[in-house]
Amino acid sequence: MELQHNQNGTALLDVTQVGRVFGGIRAVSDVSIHIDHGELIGLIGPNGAGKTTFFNLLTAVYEPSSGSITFDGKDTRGLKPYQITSRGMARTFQNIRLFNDLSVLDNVKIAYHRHAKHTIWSSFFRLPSHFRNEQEMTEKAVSFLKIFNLDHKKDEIAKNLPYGEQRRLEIARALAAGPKLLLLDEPAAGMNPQETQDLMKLIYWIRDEFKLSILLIEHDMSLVMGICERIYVLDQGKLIADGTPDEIKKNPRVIEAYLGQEV
Ligand SMILES: Nc1ncnc2c1ncn2[C@@H]1O[C@H](COP(=O)(O)OP(=O)(O)OP(=O)(O)O)[C@@H](O)[C@H]1O
Repeated sequence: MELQHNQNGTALLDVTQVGRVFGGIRAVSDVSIHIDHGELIGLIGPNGAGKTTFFNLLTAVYEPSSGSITFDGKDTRGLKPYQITSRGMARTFQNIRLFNDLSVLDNVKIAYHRHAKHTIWSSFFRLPSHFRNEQEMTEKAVSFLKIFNLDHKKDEIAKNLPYGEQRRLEIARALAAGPKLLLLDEPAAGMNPQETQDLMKLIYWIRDEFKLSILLIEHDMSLVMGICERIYVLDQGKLIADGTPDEIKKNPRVIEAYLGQEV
């Protein structure tokens, strides 16, 4: 696919020499990456390499100890996680985070809420505009659920879904927030090979259909190598390589970092 650049030709996400220290541990050290509009990028690395910490820096769960993060042309320093989401960055988590006791439908509607036009007054007095928007919101949420083949489960309680479906619901919810950049933290974790294959096709399709950029942390190399256009590799908090899947597979530093594991 042809990559789109934003108006001033800069990347959608520009991370410059970002670092994060916890006590004496440099979880992330001097990492610079960029993601253009429409790119599907992988972030890999052995356990403890700093991948999730990096996601937490991007989404303002943690403040960087050093460096800067520019998203959609603006510095993100000082923003809260919900402000990052409303600027167009949504994520999923390594350990699934759903509203467990809410229905599948409500889990998606919560994310979609920021697009809702109704005011607190129209909701309180149940004015016709409230119902129109509520109805629209439900229809939109169901359309997201359809993409993930979960619409027939819309009234089930989220925690009762099988694991693979909970993962898909989490992605549906992130997508419903209308992101420009979707961050997926190990989306295939705990899935069987068939589910992983299906997820792979789905992620690819989502990127094209919604014209998003996607950054994906994943240990399943067949998935990463199969769908990502470029891959960044972290090891002990440092960026040790970046390139196409073919370049990464052959990179001696990557092979060394994964010593004993198949890249
Ligand atoms: N809140 C924290 N306080 C202290 N140390 C932390 C914190 N978060 C992460 N770390 C440390 O930072 C390093 C990187 O951890 P991180 O979870 O980012 O790695 P990861 O690449 O996501 O690993 P995995 O693939 O196992 O999920 C680890 O040494 C971890 O113990």
